[in-house]
Amino acid sequence: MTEKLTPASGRKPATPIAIDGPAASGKGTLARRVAEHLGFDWLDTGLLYRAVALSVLDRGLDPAQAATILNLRMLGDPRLRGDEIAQGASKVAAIPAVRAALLAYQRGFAERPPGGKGAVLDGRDVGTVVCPSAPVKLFVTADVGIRAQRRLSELLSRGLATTYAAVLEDLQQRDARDSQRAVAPLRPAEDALMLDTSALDADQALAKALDLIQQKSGGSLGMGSASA
Ligand SMILES: Nc1ncnc2c1ncn2[C@@H]1O[C@H](COP(=O)(O)OP(=O)(O)O)[C@@H](O)[C@H]1O
Ligand SMILES: Nc1ccn([C@@H]2O[C@H](COP(=O)(O)OP(=O)(O)O)[C@@H](O)[C@H]2O)c(=O)n1
Repeated sequence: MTEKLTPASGRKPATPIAIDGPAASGKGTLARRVAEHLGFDWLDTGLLYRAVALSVLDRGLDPAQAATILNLRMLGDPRLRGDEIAQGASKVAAIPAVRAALLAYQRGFAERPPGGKGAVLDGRDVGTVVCPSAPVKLFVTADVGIRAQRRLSELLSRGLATTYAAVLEDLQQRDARDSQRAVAPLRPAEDALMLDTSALDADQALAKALDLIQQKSGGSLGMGSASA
């Protein structure tokens, strides 16, 4: 795999890979699995905004200050997963100073991933703002009812009490806020490839994504089959 990822003379490897999409579309699962498949590092950029929201709630910090002094150890906190923090994340994410404070870390990860091979980042503005020159960009979508059902199952399995109606409302409110904000709104980059996962399970979504990545990267990633 390492040799296959080495760029041919003068040619850069097709990394970072940018994966964006609305809430609970499956982009995180896909990004994690694509990264595993390629031996790349994965960054869930949404967790950064969730961690800022948690700092604001926990410590009463100003959102921009919370983003500036964000401790990456917070990213493993299970409290980041709930609906309340998701709503808070969407609110702090509309503040330009918060986005500006988180940008350098995301770009640094994309350009110099810890494992040194490549990076997959997922979020809302990876293809448009964080890594606008990423050679491969995917925009993952799914029907909102299907997204709500998937997120409900996830939250219940994590032991978080919620209902289908509450989850659906959270997704709809965040999608609207994220799409309408002035800075780095949720939208596909012009050169993004669309991937609707409504009728695909996670394995099928991975296979389709690897296909698209392979086509877009012109084979420079030298990938094996999705089941590898
Ligand atoms: N293609 C899929 N089919 C069914 N469930 C999926 C699929 N992709 C993701 N999931 C599940 O849906 C939930 C939301 O997926 P996630 O990857 O967290 O979405 P996002 O990162 O877009 O918020 C998770 O529980 C995940 O396991
Ligand atoms: N690159 C990103 C990632 C997340 N976000 C914000 O952070 C919130 C939480 O993102 P997330 O990716 O963890 O949310 P889910 O899609 O997992 O539900 C989103 O609703 C956005 O408002 C953003 O603005 N830009």
